[in-house]
Amino acid sequence: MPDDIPTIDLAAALADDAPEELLATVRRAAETLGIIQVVNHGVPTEVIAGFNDGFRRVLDLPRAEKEQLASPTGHPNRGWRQWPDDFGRLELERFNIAQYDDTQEAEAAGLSPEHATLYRHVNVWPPQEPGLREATHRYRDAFVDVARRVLTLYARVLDVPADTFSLGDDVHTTVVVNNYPKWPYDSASDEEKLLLLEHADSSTVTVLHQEGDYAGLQGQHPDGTWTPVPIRPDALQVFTGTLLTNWTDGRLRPGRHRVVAGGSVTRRSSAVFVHPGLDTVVAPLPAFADPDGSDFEPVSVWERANGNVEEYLRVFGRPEQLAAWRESRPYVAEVIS
Ligand SMILES: O=C(O)CCC(=O)C(=O)O
Ligand SMILES: [Fe+2]
Repeated sequence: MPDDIPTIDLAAALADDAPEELLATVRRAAETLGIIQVVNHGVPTEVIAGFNDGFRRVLDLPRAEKEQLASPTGHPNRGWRQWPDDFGRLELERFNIAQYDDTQEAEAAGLSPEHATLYRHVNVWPPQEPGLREATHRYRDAFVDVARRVLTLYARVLDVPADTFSLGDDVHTTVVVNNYPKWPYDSASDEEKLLLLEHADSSTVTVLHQEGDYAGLQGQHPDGTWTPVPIRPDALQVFTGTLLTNWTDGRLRPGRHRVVAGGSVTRRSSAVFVHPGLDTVVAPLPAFADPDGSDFEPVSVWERANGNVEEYLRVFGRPEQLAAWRESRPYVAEVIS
């Protein structure tokens, strides 16, 4: 039977005297599942609670108030949005936060005018929660720090220099808050009640915190089977994204995951997607290069971040959503209540 997703004491695994068995567990998980849980990760409880409590209050607002928090330009990755299935049943409610609020903030932080255009679609901060912007920055910075330490650990278990997966000083990040509703409909199997379809993130690593009363998040083994990631309030989940797979020429597998419905309360998760700076082109590092050639093409972080929203919406969006995007106006999905 494939292994479960291991829970790793991050401080112990990074210590000089880390037990070899613990490092072997990390290595096996990184090379097969691409997902670990970490505890003793150093993020203060109040940083996680400050962010989660603020967003819980926002997502608990009446729908009419939340509609005001949709992206003013119809961008699918800014502000509040709801995500119904083909029958109009709410599968997921999301709040997306970009790294900078607007082009001015991005340029002031040192981004080139071209890269700053990513932030023409502004962040939406709920006026009901004046402290949320600062709480989000604290949360994001703490999770980036966890990402850096996990990458140091992965370098250690792969026996390469500790700074092999250095992200540099100008990391590119995005933040998303997910609320999955209770699912009152009958479904026979997990496959019939997927609220978030199977995918791997396009980050280097993603650091996630989850809340709820059932193990809705599942990770995939190389043999295709799924294993639940139990809720542990003191744990963070770390997924390997496709950039890290590229960097290691496939040695570290991307953590494929999905979310199934269940439980008796709203399931919540909040993720920080961590990438190196937008100027970076990620390609297999010499330490991992296969002399017979690589299956991995270099990836420009900028090109990926700038990706084609129009194309995304054509594949996954509703026609009215695509129309709103083209006309640069807010879009609010119709959901059955
Ligand atoms: O809700 C979760 O646990 C996973 C969320 C996720 O995979 C994502 O936002 O990319
Ligand atoms: Fe994901």
